[in-house]
Amino acid sequence: MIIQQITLHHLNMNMKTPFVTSFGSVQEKPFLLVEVMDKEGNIGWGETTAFQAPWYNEETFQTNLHIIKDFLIPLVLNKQINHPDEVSAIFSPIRKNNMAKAGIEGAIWDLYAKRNHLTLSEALGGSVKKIEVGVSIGLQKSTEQLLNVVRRYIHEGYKRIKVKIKPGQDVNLIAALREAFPNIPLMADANSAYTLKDISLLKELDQYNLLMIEQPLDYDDIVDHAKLQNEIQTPICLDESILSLEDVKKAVELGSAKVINIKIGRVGGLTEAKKIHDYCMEKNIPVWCGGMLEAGIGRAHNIALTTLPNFTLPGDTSSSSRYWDEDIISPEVIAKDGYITAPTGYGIGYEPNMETIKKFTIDRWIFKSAY
Ligand SMILES: O=C(O)CCC(=O)c1ccccc1C(=O)O
Ligand SMILES: [Mg+2]
Repeated sequence: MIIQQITLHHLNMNMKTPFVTSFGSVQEKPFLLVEVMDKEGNIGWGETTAFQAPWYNEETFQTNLHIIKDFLIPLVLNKQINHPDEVSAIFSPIRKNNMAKAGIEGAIWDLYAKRNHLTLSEALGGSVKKIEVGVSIGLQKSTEQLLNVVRRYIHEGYKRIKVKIKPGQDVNLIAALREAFPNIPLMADANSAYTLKDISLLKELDQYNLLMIEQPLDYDDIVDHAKLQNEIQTPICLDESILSLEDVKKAVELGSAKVINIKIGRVGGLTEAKKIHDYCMEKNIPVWCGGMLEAGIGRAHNIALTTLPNFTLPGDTSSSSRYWDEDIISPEVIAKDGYITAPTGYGIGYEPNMETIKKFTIDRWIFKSAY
């Protein structure tokens, strides 16, 4: 395929309620939709996942825009690409900026699947028809409110509850949750809020039978996580620290984690995500698909990835309606009794809703091949 035109849509969407973590709060989500078109007029869609501010990692909406416009688009426009796996090699002269890369690469995967009359799931080698999903719950104003929110999501059937923790809102929260819900699949995400000095506090969590604790220590650390994993029973899951298959290999070798959270944006795209999946499967390390408060296009990519066989733990991808009054795809993503049925249409399998996209669009840039 030859990519003839790329359109970047800058959208800004307001979340129903702010999502609060140990690093900050997200209420407005700016992001780019990447629309790639081949010479025959087929179209593929991708979505970038960086936030307004570099809290989660170093990327932001603006760096995504800059890197995509000034470096990545010139590398793919009018290039012959036979398979989306080639894109990461084409992008290799550009260091990191994984979320920018994943935005374009995802659109090329969707285009490739559509051209070949495959679902994105099939193009990736997935076969699961119904994926199990959980929900990620931000920090709340009070423990009582947290219990109410958790109760609601359990009632909706979500298969796993993840709650955010930070110093001062950790053991007390988990103890209250366990008391109220002794048997639910429960986990905690610290988003790097602790250090090895907190070992005794983190050990206290062992008594609550958590599925795992996600990214307790520094966002770029794997060494201290290995030390911590030696001291605690609760399995450690790495999120922020994993940017590539190489990172996973090192973390596994060191014993830094027993579970890996795969986020397509954080690892630079679906090709790298699949490589990590395959390696973990070989090593008997379960993986799950992490969320970045995505709108519909990003959700669709997450769903397709999750149909691979080693996604044995429920991920973060919940119903569109959890975050958005109106999503940008038709139909919206719906989790029913904790399952999302993978769509059967070609590519991402959901139709971008151009009217809704227009409504949330702030700016738009079109790049055309000169040939
Ligand atoms: O529902 C989702 O999309 C997952 C939300 C989530 O946990 C999260 C949201 C924003 C930034 C980081 C994280 C995380 O997984 O660490
Ligand atoms: Mg996380």
